[in-house]
Amino acid sequence: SHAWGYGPNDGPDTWAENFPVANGPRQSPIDIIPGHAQHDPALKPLKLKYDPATSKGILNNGHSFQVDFADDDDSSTLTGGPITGTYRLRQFHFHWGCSDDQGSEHTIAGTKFPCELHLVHWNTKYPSFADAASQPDGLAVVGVFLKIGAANPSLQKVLDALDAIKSKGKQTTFSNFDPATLLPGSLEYWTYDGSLTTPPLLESVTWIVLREPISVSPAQMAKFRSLLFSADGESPCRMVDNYRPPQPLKGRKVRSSFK
Ligand SMILES: NS(=O)(=O)c1c(F)cccc1F
Ligand SMILES: [Zn+2]
Repeated sequence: SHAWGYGPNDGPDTWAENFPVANGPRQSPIDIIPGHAQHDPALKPLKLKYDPATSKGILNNGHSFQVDFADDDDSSTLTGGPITGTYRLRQFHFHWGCSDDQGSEHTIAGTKFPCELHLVHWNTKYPSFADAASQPDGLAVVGVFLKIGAANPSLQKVLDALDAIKSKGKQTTFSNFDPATLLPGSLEYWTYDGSLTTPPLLESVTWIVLREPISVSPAQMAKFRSLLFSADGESPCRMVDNYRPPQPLKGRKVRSSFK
């Protein structure tokens, strides 16, 4: 099996050995340079409609932790923005650092944030997430930066569940959570064509990266870092620095919804 990770022997620089698309033309993340982005007046406002009843569980998958949603109907969807049609919310997860000076996957003119939230959606023109994930217009991921500041009460609800999923493979129920409470006040965004940032690195993602960060406190960042990459019974390995660095733009244009 293709065991991959973020360490010196299995990290991002080794991924191309098993996943050659790692060197493809539309890889993510990227460094977003605001001065190089082109405002596109044709871009529509983002429409995120989430039903808290669709939140199901929270899982430590050994690479991050994710909150999974029921996606068997159009209860929680993304429409508008740069996409056409309807995309269903599948899961959200995070990437973070060992210290507050790194951790995000996308960067802004070289600036790294301590953490980045990804809300993963799939195009309902395809029968399932798995099918969509292999299509060039199959997925849409909303990225939100987390910036050190005041404690975030909505994020705290998620962090309070982490004690139950400390090690790889652990999961627990996570009901009635509204992911809209994790969004900033402004939904202005940058958008570009990219990929999954973890193996299999499929080039199927329309990236929608929000300009406005949400807040996270230092104590809350410490909570993320209390998770383990390792399973019960394995030698403990702290889940930190689970981010891929920016990849070559290869001629892609980044558009902005704002001037
Ligand atoms: N990081 S990411 O948002 O590209 C991502 C996905 F979209 C889907 C699955 C795993 C994953 F990591
Ligand atoms: Zn991600």
